[in-house]
Amino acid sequence: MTFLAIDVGNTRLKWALYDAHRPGATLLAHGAEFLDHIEKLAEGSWADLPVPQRMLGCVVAGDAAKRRVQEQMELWDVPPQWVVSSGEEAGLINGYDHPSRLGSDRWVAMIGARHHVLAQGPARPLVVVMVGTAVTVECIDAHGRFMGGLILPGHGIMLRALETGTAGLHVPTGDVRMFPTNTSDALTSGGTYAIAGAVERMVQHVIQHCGEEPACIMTGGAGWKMAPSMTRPFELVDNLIFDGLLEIASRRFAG
Ligand SMILES: Nc1ncnc2c1ncn2[C@@H]1O[C@H](COP(=O)(O)OP(=O)(O)O)[C@@H](O)[C@H]1O
Ligand SMILES: CC(C)(COP(=O)(O)O)[C@@H](O)C(=O)NCCC(=O)O
Ligand SMILES: [K+]
Repeated sequence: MTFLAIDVGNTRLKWALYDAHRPGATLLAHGAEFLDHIEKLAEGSWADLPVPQRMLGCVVAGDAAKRRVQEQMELWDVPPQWVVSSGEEAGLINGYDHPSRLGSDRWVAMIGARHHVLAQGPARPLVVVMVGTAVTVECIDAHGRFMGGLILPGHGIMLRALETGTAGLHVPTGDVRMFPTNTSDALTSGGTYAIAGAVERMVQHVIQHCGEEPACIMTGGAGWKMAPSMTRPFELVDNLIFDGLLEIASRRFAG
């Protein structure tokens, strides 16, 4: 029962085809496209894929992007299904004031992360960092309750905001340095440590509140850029959203 997982973020669409809709399924093919290139999928990387029999996705890039993806999916017979954040799913409880307003990518990634940690040992609190267009920093307690999370600008948005809001900050990307001595390094380091600092703060909140060190997991397209600059050990996981979609699909789709 081939299964297509799709994650439409604000910068790129990521997709993965599996041989089954259950955790641990074998990855048959995967890819990523910038949102401008969605229209090329059906004639491009999707053209020669084994036909997916089920599909589940999450989309935070808006209704127009969702429709454009669904048009490409007309290549097959499979009905598009998109996750909406709810009060409870796949063992995770949603503490958001309005559960359905939580970004579905955040919800799905947390479900993936929770099961990832449970597979490694006893339940413990968890901090999930997703570094994409925006950065999100979530806390889940040992009982699987999402307690709340931070949203901050990603690297690209921080740099663009500084470029458009000032006269003198049009410079190439720099390196992360403890004591930056040029504009490029100052901007790159500032953005990186802003994110690392916010994450450190969340970890401290979790330790204070739960009385226990959390497991720390990081994912997202720009996760590899952040990993070396974190104040604590983070496990970098490629595809938490796909893992979460597999967990949800295995519960939703019978057979
Ligand atoms: N090969 C790449 N293509 C696009 N973005 C990349 C790439 N490698 C790292 N990035 C970074 O990842 C971010 C996008 O990550 P992604 O997880 O695709 O975001 P989103 O889920 O919001 O679409 C970009 O802001 C960019 O800085
Ligand atoms: C926070 C986000 C913009 C992250 O988007 P991304 O960086 O993955 O493209 C997205 O999850 C979103 O639009 N959330 C809705 C608001 C909320 O979660 O509170
Ligand atoms: K994302």
